Amino acid sequence: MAIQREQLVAGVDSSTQSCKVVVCDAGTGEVVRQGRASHPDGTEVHPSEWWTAYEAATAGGLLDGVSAIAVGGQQHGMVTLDDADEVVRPALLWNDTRSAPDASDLIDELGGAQRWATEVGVVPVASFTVTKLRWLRRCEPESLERTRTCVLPHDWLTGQILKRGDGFDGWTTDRGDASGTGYWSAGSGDYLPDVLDLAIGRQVGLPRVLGPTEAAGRTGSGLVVAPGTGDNMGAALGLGLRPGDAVISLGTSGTAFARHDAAIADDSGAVASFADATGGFLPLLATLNAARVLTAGASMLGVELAELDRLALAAEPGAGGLSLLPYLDGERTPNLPTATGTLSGLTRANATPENLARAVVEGMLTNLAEALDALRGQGVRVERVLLIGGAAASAAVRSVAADLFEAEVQVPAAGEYVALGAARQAAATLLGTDLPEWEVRTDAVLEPDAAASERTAELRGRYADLRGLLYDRPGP
Ligand SMILES: Nc1ncnc2c1ncn2[C@@H]1O[C@H](COP(=O)(O)OP(=O)(O)O)[C@@H](O)[C@H]1O
Ligand SMILES: O=C(CO)[C@@H](O)[C@H](O)COP(=O)(O)O
Repeated sequence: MAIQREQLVAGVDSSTQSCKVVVCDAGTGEVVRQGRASHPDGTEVHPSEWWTAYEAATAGGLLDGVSAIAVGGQQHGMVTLDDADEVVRPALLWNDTRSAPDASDLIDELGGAQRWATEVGVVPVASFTVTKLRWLRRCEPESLERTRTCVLPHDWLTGQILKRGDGFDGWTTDRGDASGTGYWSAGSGDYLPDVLDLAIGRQVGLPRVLGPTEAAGRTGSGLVVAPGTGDNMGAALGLGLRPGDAVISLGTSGTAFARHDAAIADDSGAVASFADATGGFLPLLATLNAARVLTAGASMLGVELAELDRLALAAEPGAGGLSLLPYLDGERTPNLPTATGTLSGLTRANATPENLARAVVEGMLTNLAEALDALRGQGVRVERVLLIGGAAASAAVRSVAADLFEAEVQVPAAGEYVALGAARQAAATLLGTDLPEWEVRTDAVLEPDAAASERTAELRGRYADLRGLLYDRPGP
């Protein structure tokens, strides 16, 4: 079906800190309207807060004339539903680390990390839904008793749009988000009932996994609701990711991911074998500490983010030997859920606001440089790095990234790429076509400084030594 003039589609990014909505021309991807609203802070949130933010972000007729919508959402969150499809308890989010002991138990009970990596594609850490279900059985058995169905944040919001539009026909999800549960395998394309049985001793209702452009339903008013996906899979759609591209996303989470042509099996647990939203694969590594390390650094210095940028750029690379290991919220990769941040190498000579600002930026990005190396170590080709997420707007981040990643870094024009990817999926679902070709403009191209390789090696080595000293581990 040809795209009619100015058919409008909408994409949602219901992420950790906020809900962002874009309304786009289905043919060109031009953003004609957009809205946003904040989510409460914290590592567990009642899903009703996501609906409240969605309604605020779409207020004032934002969705008027929209023919199709899709939801990109923060991955892994455990949304538990009772017999009446009501929420049993607030959702534990991807960044909640209370299920870290449960992750360790599940690794042992299945027979070790290698079995998880090959049979499931992920090695449990606190972020994954399966560990949160085990936590529920261990800590709130009465809540688990009441749980008939478990869905993910994007599934729940998709279902609310349909329910409130008289179009709901059962819970749905997609391959991308399903692959982050720990009980659906990107390699086999199936749910793993034995893993669920291991985790909680029984089955629970799970959403139907839709194809890449298989509609979740249509509301009574005719709005087509596309399958949606996890936020990182949505970003890959929004960027039009090609083989050889890697993405570094600096939002609440820091993620490094790339399109790949096969499932991977990393028994170190660093790289998760996720599926993407097109039928392919999206190996991904995530950190708990990204944009908010900069916010914390600015707070320590008593300055705004713009001043943190200026200070960091005024310091010499290497911050005079000052290092900040950025595990401020614990850390997921490396799997150090109880870790804290560490400032190291402090001397009277380097104790300046500029060096502290620089160490905040270098420390945060060094963790992501490790992530890129871990992707490369899994055979993923990295020829170009696309830098997105809120903190990609930072001039200091841009200045440090290319040298530290040792690759060309392209910064796409400022945009909500998760929501754009969802809108692109909505367009394809509406029209029954392949994904439309939408232009992604580039804001900056940053080349690594060949003269910086020695300095980069020193910095990476310094951080590896500090991590090894504190946590007896050389890499992620
Ligand atoms: N210019 C900037 N410099 C540094 N950090 C920034 C800048 N602009 C926004 N941020 C940070 O980006 C984060 C929001 O990014 P976003 O990708 O929307 O997060 P999420 O998708 O996880 O909700 C916030 O923590 C904010 O402080
Ligand atoms: O856990 C992961 C990926 O495995 C995170 O990327 C979450 O999906 C949250 O994303 P943001 O809110 O940071 O966009």
